[in-house]
Amino acid sequence: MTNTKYEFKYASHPEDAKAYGTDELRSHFLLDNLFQDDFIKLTYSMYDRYVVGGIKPVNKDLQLETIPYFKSEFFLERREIGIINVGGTGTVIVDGTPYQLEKKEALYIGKGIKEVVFKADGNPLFYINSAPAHQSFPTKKVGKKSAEVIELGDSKYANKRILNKLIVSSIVSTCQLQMGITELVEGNVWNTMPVHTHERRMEAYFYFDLEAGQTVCHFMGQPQNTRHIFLENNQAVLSPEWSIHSGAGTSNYAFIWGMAGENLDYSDMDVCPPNLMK
Ligand SMILES: O=C(O)C(=O)C[C@H](O)C(=O)CO
Ligand SMILES: [Zn+2]
Repeated sequence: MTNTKYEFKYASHPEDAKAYGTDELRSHFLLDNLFQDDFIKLTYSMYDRYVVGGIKPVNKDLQLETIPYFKSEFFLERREIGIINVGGTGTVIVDGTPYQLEKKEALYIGKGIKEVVFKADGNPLFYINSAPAHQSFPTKKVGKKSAEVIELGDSKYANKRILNKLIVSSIVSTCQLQMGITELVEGNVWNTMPVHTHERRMEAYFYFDLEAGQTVCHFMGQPQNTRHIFLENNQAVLSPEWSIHSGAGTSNYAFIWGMAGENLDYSDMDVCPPNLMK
């Protein structure tokens, strides 16, 4: 019996998205119920064929399975995957080799690996992103000490945050995938402000470590025609290549950003000054 639930999301044209109301915005871009006991939950999106998912092994180990959309024998036949643990310390077995991931540690697994098993020990929550891959690169764990850490923003503007680059080209060889974690410093609420777009790459944001009862208002849309979606803890949102991706929380929080597309240049961004947004 399959341990995987999956759904499909088409890509939206920016002119169409301008007319979306709250329900349509949520149904096209919001990804929820990522963590379901003893299931792998995947969304296959038409933004660069990016897959976003959550894996919560509780009573049994969960093996990564292919899904019908791939028409492949196994998940990583023509794909690569990035995994970040946002729960208790957990273990991922990659073709027989165990990798232990503490909270906020990452694992990259390249194209061609046949067996990936998520162990049901220690209450882990594995957040995953996957993109098509044309070449095999070695599996690599990125622990806390190997991350590239940058301080961004300023408390004066309520956007002071720590950005941890985990799966980026200076640390791990990948075909398309880039992933990392940004943590808002207490008292600060704005992420990715000033906003940017990058038509060369799509992006997905996954918000976590948000205090119970609090929320993040995620801003999307073209810089001069913005929309918002309120997100709860452990929800994700797709960001099309034409869209900004920024958020303001009612408290501080952390989020995982992941991207795929034309290049592996993290700094390739078209920034829009705050006073020019509409
Ligand atoms: O806080 C930030 O700024 C970010 O985390 C930005 C993301 O990493 C991003 O959008 C990369 O393109
Ligand atoms: Zn971005």
